[in-house]
Amino acid sequence: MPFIEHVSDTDLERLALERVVPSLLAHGFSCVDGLLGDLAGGAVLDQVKEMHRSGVLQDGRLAGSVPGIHRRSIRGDKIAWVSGTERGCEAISFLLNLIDKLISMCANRLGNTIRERSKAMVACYPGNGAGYVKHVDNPNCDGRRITCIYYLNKNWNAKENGGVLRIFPEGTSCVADIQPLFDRLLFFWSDRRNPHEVQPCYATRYAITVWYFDSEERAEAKRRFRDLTASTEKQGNSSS
Ligand SMILES: Cc1cc(NC(=O)CCC(=O)O)nc(C)c1Br
Ligand SMILES: [Fe+3]
Repeated sequence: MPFIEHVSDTDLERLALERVVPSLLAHGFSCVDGLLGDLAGGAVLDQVKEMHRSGVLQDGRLAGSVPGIHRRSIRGDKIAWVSGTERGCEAISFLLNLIDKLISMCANRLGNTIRERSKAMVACYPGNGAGYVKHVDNPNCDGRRITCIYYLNKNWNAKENGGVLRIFPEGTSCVADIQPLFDRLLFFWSDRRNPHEVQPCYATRYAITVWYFDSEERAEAKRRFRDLTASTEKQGNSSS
């Protein structure tokens, strides 16, 4: 599916150096509008809508189900993890490649060794009033450095539809309210600098999220996890 090259490499370079890097360094987050344009952005939206229609999006799992508290009250989103190579994800793949290019243009100026990322998480809030409680994406050095969210919602009106992403940047009482607008790309540091919440949603709200890893922190987190599992196995064997 050949897309019109809406964004040239020089455009991306300028976007990275003049917008994304300065804003990340100054505020800890950066918001870019009109990334793909209507044609390519619309193609991504169509593919996400088809995933929703065909039932591919499932209830977001909670890390360790919280007894007694109703799951929906914590996370109301339905999600699917895609690599972009799946059939029907060509437009999503185009988006991911473009974001990868943008991040790689930023990486050396952000002083981080960002060379890898997670798969893409396609998320839908069904609009039943559910949202996502305030949390930090990476509170304990699991390797995730930058959260990147691409929003897909046309004619979104926060007064009626809610669904605002509210970021509570560490060290200030100011908050950043980000509307989940169509063809909007948001970056923010994944760690404790950016607690955030999704306010209750009253209309269907689509977004695609990828997390970029700092390779050193990721390698260290994997080492810690290996040691942890090794020691619990040893305990298991000795106690059995
Ligand atoms: C699976 C998962 C999703 C999210 N999503 C949001 O914070 C919502 C952002 C938005 O849609 O504006 N965060 C974490 C820490 C995990 Br884990
Ligand atoms: Fe989050």
